[in-house]
Amino acid sequence: MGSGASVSEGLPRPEGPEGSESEPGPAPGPAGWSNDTLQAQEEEEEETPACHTIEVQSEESDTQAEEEEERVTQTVVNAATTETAAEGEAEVSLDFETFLHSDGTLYSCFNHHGDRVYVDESQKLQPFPQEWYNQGRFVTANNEVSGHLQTQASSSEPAVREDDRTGSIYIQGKGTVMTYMFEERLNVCRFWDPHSGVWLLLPLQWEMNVNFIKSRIQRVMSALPGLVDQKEITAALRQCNYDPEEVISVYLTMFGEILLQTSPSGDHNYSDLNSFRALLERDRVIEDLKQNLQSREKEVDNLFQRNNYLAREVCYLNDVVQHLNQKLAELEADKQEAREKIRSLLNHRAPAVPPARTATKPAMDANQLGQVRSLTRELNVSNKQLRSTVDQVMTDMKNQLEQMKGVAGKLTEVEKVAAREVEELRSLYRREAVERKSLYNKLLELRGNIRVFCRCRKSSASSFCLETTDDQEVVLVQKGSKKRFQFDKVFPQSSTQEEVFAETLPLITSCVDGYNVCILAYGQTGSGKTYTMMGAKQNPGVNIRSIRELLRICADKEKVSYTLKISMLEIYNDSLNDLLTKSAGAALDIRVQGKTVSVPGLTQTRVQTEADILSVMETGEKNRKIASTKMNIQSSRSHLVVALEVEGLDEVLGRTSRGTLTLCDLAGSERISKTEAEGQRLVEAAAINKSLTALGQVFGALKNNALHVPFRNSKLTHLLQPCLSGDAKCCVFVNASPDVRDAVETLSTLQFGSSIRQVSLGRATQNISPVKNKTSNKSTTN
Ligand SMILES: Nc1ncnc2c1ncn2[C@@H]1O[C@H](COP(=O)(O)OP(=O)(O)OP(=O)(O)O)[C@@H](O)[C@H]1O
Repeated sequence: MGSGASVSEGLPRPEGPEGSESEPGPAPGPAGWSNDTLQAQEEEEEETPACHTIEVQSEESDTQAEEEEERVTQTVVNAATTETAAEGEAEVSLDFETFLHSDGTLYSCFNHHGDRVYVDESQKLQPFPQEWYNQGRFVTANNEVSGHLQTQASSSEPAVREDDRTGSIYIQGKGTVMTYMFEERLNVCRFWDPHSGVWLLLPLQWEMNVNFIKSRIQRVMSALPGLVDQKEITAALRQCNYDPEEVISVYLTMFGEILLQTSPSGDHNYSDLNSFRALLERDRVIEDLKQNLQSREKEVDNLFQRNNYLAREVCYLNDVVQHLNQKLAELEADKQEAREKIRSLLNHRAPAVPPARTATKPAMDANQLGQVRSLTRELNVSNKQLRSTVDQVMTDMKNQLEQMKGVAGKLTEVEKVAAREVEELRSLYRREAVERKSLYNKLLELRGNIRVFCRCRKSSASSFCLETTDDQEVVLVQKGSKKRFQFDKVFPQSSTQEEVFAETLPLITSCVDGYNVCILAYGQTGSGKTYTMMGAKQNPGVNIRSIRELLRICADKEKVSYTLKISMLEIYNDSLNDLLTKSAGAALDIRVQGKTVSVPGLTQTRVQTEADILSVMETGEKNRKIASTKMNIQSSRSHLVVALEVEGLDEVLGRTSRGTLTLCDLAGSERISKTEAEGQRLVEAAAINKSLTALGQVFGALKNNALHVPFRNSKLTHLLQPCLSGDAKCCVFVNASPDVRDAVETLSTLQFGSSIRQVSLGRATQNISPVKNKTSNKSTTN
């Protein structure tokens, strides 16, 4: 691909509509806008092409940098002018290029016979740095790329003949794709240079400020709020013949719906996009690896089968050899017996005595002797034949056995190699999966997504409605159909409290650095929320383990003195009860001051040791139980909120950090019709369902980036507002029952979990402030 287009190439001289080849007038406008669509759009916008203005501020060239820019510009323009003069028909060989730096920035460049300059951020021309050649690449050329990027979108094979115009490039997320150099005309935005008297190409940075282009950039940005880089959009517009609709469709095809969302922080969009592209690429690599792994595993299976077959064959041959050996032994025995027989027959013959005068009767007559002799001969012959047959068979068997052994040895080798390859592939797959996960986590971190973990309750039932396929997927089997749900982590029935806690640890510890962290447990009644959050005395859950861990971290940080204060409350029938108060107090209320949400009058107790935690938890549990007994209710009929405030005073740096860990064991969601609740229980169930619905509405509004988030619809959401409105890191456990009879509730729990997984709260912020008055930071122990 050529690197640029000469100014004269295809450039209509500024002329009247008749196309006369007159000298360019002062500002006749680019008569080259021949594209119908473009003209129609221009008419729509009531803009006259001649009136496109560049809103670039030109300043006095009194600084050195400006002089330099002036010099470079002059060089470029002079060169152009010289060439114009020399070659008559405005033959200015001035190439315009776009350079994509590895940091993601696109730069507009001019190239005049190898002298390259670029337009920097302040829109000044700078000499092109030598080292950039290794730090990026030139991505576009002005007039060369076809705008018809989607002409073959519907067919899988592009309908072009392979020739020197075909090529390929690698696009993250798409892999290696085919390119084709189409021969088409594109619109080009140029400016009239009165000094040189030619229409020069407009650098990308300046082109962005032309009203005509601006309106198209706005159109693209309004359709794709996730695409914020105006330079990138301008470059894309150039490629698509300034058709914003085509740019939109190209980006949508390439990156999908991510571009339809606006990042709450705005400035993270570009890196989100890059992470997303990288993620797509990882997915593709993982898919390839999976397929590779599958085919390798199939090969190994085949080899195993072959090996088994050969092993069976060797066994069979061993049996045959054994059988023949046995037969040989029998024949040997027969032969021995025959010999014995002959010997005994011979022994019966009369001893050889000198012929006597008196005639004696021979011991065996000649007939018998003849028979014996012929029998002996026959036996000898058959013995010989048998021997040679057995020898032959044995030799064959031995040869076959050797061959089999050789093949079996080779097969074992091949098997070993294949097993090694499979192991390598597996480890590669694992590495890719880990990298993918870390990339994904980075993306979540950038977006501030809510982490959602799914924990399946342990069950002694014989059949289950939940299957865990890997550590991120759970499958609900209901009436023969399977529904798959993805989570950030899936804990199977066998998972331990330690494993569950380990996954939340990084989140929890960031509380010490001044972040607000919130962990919620959601699920139907009896699905294991309390077990996950509170746990048993001997095997505590997330609550006690986190506070214990925070105490340990705070003790380790010698330079910072930390104060940990804990409060415990329950929300029962939409009213707040303090669980650490010594006296039965009035119902508490929520106060909002700016971004802060507080509960005036709520008891806060300082904790310093593990014994303190246990004592506080015991008090809270006891008060909850007393209250529940008085009201004749189960403890799970209320939401339990444990809040731990971690305040760190860094005397050296002179600043304080304040993080809050909110641990919330939500009341169980249940179907009133299923439980047949009546009376007080019905009122409670209604209050729980109302507050959980309000929570769902809040998540829904956050997911859709709604202008209004209905935090005030319930005490629960009102209290959790700071944890869900952008400053905090949030993690939700969806606890699911694997019992078949709970399948309907489990489905609704899983749907809730996977829908909130798409909620992004924005990047969490640290609550750090300078120390105002050191004495005022000292907290009191309750
Ligand atoms: N992972 C687990 N391993 C062993 N037992 C568990 C597990 N999860 C839950 N259980 C047991 O299941 C029962 C119900 O659990 P739990 O009380 O935690 O449910 P819940 O969701 O908090 O219910 P509710 O909404 O009614 O408060 C308890 O006896 C608990 O010990």
